[in-house]
Amino acid sequence: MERKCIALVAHDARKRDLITWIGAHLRSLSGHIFYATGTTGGRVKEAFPDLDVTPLKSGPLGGDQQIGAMIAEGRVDLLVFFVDPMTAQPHDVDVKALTRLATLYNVPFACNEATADMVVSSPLFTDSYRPRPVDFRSYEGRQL
Ligand SMILES: O=C(CO)COP(=O)(O)O
Repeated sequence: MERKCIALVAHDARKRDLITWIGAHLRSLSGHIFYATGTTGGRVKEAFPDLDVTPLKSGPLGGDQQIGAMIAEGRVDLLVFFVDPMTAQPHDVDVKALTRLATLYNVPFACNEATADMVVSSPLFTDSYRPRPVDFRSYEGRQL
């Protein structure tokens, strides 16, 4: 099995949902490599000590930006980010930057449980699927 690099993030009101979701898909998720924002990663490690989880900084302290940087470097195969749309976040700009980079780099991005269910159930999740790389040549070669 090819080990995918999966980034995990959950806002506070969604952390429990993320843990439940991981538990429901443990068989599909075991064996992959996880990076997570700090608090989310701590909770995931506590609940599933056998998963290979690296917690980064907490989201409001730069963790979303760290995952964004990993995406820009081509190091993330899937972003599972359980977003809380009902609570204002002090680091909203970081959240926007992360979701923008996932969109820009054509990284599969599940922002809620139903999407995450579909992603891990997809046959593409278990084969060596690679999203089409985005071609930035026209941007990089633009005349200024
Ligand atoms: O705020 C977050 C994402 O925007 C999540 O960060 P924590 O996992 O550190 O709570």
